[in-house]
Amino acid sequence: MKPLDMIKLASKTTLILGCENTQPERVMIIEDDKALAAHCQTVLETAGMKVATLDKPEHLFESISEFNPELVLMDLCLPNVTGAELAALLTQTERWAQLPVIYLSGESSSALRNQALLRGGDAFLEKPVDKKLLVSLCQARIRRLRELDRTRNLDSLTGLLKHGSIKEALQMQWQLTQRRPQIFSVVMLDIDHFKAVNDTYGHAVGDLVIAAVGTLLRQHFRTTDTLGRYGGEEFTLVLPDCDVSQAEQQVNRLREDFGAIKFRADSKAFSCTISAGVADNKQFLTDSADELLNRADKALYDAKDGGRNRVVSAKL
Ligand SMILES: Nc1nc2c(ncn2[C@@H]2O[C@H](COP(=O)(O)OP(=O)(O)OP(=O)(O)O)[C@@H](O)[C@H]2O)c(=O)[nH]1
Repeated sequence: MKPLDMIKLASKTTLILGCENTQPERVMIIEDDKALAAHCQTVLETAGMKVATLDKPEHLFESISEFNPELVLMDLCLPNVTGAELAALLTQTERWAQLPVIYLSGESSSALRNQALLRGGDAFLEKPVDKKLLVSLCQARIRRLRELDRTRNLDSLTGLLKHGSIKEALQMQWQLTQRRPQIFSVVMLDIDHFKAVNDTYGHAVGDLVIAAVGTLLRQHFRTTDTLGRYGGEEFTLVLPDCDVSQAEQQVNRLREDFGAIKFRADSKAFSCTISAGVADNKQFLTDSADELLNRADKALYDAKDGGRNRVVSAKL
């Protein structure tokens, strides 16, 4: 089989397999009836989900920011507030507007139910709660949310994060290390003389070369690393627990493996190289996330100036 076909196949396979998010579903229960909350929690945890409960709705925003739920299960009647009012609040915030909400209710009036659904929320679950229905409703809604997130955040050609999402991931990593010190590296990576690939073999072949970088990146880095397509033929990596020399080593391995690929187009074989710039947060303790990214980008320019097909670390 031609090397180009192998790359194409591997890229497609990883994209398809990458669809499956095997993390436990995260459900937040907002319910003042502690016995009912505990019952739902047990049912959902037995089905493999992660559950947090909240009995004081006034702490809603604090708690959801911390737990980051994928679904909220809440009583329609809570102390001092209705579930529908809380759902309406969630829909007004950018971060939580898409969060699925299921009401727990003994309410039989269809007018009240309709009103609640119009203000926010997706479905009703009658009390006493049917265990199987509870589990399947949560699983189905969360699967849909994950699919939406995937298409919204992932670049379709490489299966890596899109520009906005990789920048957000870097920001989150940076914020995390402000609270709990942890070393991490940022990498900017770019395919060398890529314009010539497009000009010589056409855009479709150029796309396959970009997709091959995505596939190789996923093969070379850990699942805890965050990999993104910054734009065009440029990539950004955020590597936790990895200092600049370890990052340099990893990226050099990737660079060598990428350079060894023989692409084929119009019965001709060709290969490509990549250049990269690396910076870590230990060297630049006072840098913001954006400043670190700029350091890695500047080091990438140095790699290009130095002759390309190389990895350069940011200098102090
Ligand atoms: N096939 C393809 N080409 C793209 C895509 N996005 C950007 N490009 C092309 O990538 C090329 C980038 O070219 P340049 O910025 O000049 O860089 P380069 O030729 O790689 O040169 P150096 O980076 O200096 O080594 C341009 O020709 C863009 O049209 C894409 O999604 N698919």
